[in-house]
Amino acid sequence: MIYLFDIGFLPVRIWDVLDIIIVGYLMYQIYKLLRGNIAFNIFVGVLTLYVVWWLVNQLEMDLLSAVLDQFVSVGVIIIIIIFQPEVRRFLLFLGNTTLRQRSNFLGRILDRNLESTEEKVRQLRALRSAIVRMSKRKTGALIVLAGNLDLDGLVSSGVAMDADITEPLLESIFNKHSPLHDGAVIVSNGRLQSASCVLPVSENPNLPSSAGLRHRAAVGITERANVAAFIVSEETGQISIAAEGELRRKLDEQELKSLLSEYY
Ligand SMILES: Nc1ncnc2c1ncn2[C@@H]1O[C@H](COP(=O)(O)OP(=O)(O)OP(=O)(O)O)[C@@H](O)[C@H]1O
Repeated sequence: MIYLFDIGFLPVRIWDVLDIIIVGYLMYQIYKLLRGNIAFNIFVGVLTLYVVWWLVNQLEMDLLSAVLDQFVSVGVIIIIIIFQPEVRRFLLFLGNTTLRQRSNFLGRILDRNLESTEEKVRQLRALRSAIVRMSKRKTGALIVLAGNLDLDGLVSSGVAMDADITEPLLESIFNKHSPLHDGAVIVSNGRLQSASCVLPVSENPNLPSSAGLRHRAAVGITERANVAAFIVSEETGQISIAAEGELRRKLDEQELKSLLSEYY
């Protein structure tokens, strides 16, 4: 036992400190997942129910306790069903972080970074100039950067493309006369995977009322997966980004450049 110090009669070990830090971190992540979401209200409701159940048990109020027992005994299953998107997002967050660390580590060992970096720079430039040009022409666009994630099950498949990421292709897809312009483009594993995809729409009541379906769809996918979505407004030409369930609007070219590199 690695003993640290005493608080009154309580000996504190290094594992206790670690325990508190981990629980604090997990609670912060849960708060971040649920913040501004209708699920937060449900979470508070569940917590209240649990506190009432505990109190009723302590006070030995048998009848009420028997009724509440029925809820609490199936509570875990109910919570998993209600919070399915949040649980999924949390697990994706954990998996994605470790996968990213692992691929960075492997990349360094194999020293194959040089070639991929040049290709990545070209793809980022294509994305940036396509977004800027579409913004100037007020062409509506929605591009999801999914890293190495597979969004099957979250996104209705759209039209599979598996194409190189180029500026003319992106502009052609979102051209108003193109049959593919409705919906989102998904970019993952350095390829333009699919177009015309339908994303889950966010129900966050805190989004500005001016955010229509395109912006809500962008926020919706980032609530469910660890991805970022770039939006060009057809109405105003403004460029926005959705990430971690939040919308940031009116990006200038410099901000666009750094956010693209951050989330690519
Ligand atoms: N669930 C969805 N998934 C992907 N794309 C969607 C979804 N819902 C709407 N869209 C896209 O958004 C377009 C409609 O955008 P709408 O005008 O409602 O949104 P907006 O956020 O106000 O955007 P804009 O500022 O461009 O007008 C549709 O034509 C379609 O291409």
